[in-house]
Amino acid sequence: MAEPAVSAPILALEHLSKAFGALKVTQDVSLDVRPGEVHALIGPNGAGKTTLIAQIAGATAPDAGRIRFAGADVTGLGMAQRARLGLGRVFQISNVVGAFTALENVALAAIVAEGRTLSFWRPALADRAALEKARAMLERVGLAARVGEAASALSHGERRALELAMSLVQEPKLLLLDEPMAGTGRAEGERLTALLAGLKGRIPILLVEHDMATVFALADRISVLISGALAITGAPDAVRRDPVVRRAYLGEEDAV
Ligand SMILES: Nc1ncnc2c1ncn2[C@@H]1O[C@H](COP(=O)(O)OP(=O)(O)OP(=O)(O)O)[C@@H](O)[C@H]1O
Repeated sequence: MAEPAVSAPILALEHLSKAFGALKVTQDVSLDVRPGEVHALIGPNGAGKTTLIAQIAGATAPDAGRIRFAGADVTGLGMAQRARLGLGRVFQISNVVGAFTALENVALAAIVAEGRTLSFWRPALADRAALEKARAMLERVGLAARVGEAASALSHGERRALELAMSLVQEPKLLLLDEPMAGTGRAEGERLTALLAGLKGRIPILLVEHDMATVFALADRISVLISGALAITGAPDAVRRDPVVRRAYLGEEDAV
């Protein structure tokens, strides 16, 4: 198979469709995520964002269409296989072990990413290379002072940063961020937004988020789903001005 061109999208959805009975929740959706971009997926409640993300992650099979990731057709692959190819999903699937320290959690994520099995966890916690890698990653997400803290003792925002570190240490080719701001307070949310802004350009991100301030602060492009269909993909300004989008958010215009 030929190597994909450098500028090829890291993720491409091609004519994806999915129905639950008579309800068409994904209607012929085609979009892509380019290397280095933050691509936000927004839409009113019930628009089908969660179902679309589930299809990308491999948790739900589409009825029709294809999903290409990092040059490969992954439509028929399961979640674990997609994760191994470098699809990193954060925030709705949490693997944090509360009793382990932040450092141990990230070290374990690094070890698992190397394909070692769970039965090696204990001895692996003495794995200096993994611990060093984990420490560096925790510093990068602003948790340097909390490395020895049990994960269960971290604040909600710190835990989000920990989950991000656990995903990043696996060196994914794409991050799927599923409502990172959900449940965070204002100060925590601002810290998390700054943290994500720091990743911009280094790793492509597909961001599903209700908080429009975050979306407009981070996104290079925005795709808007309405009733399962893609209304528009474009630069934030074009999306903000789009009359169809404004109508869909009627009553919430100030938010867009
Ligand atoms: N397993 C299922 N069986 C039947 N209907 C479903 C199922 N999952 C989701 N739906 C329906 O599909 C539609 C889209 O739901 P989905 O959760 O994908 O939307 P969403 O854009 O993520 O919404 P929200 O912003 O509220 O999280 C909704 O009408 C929902 O009720």
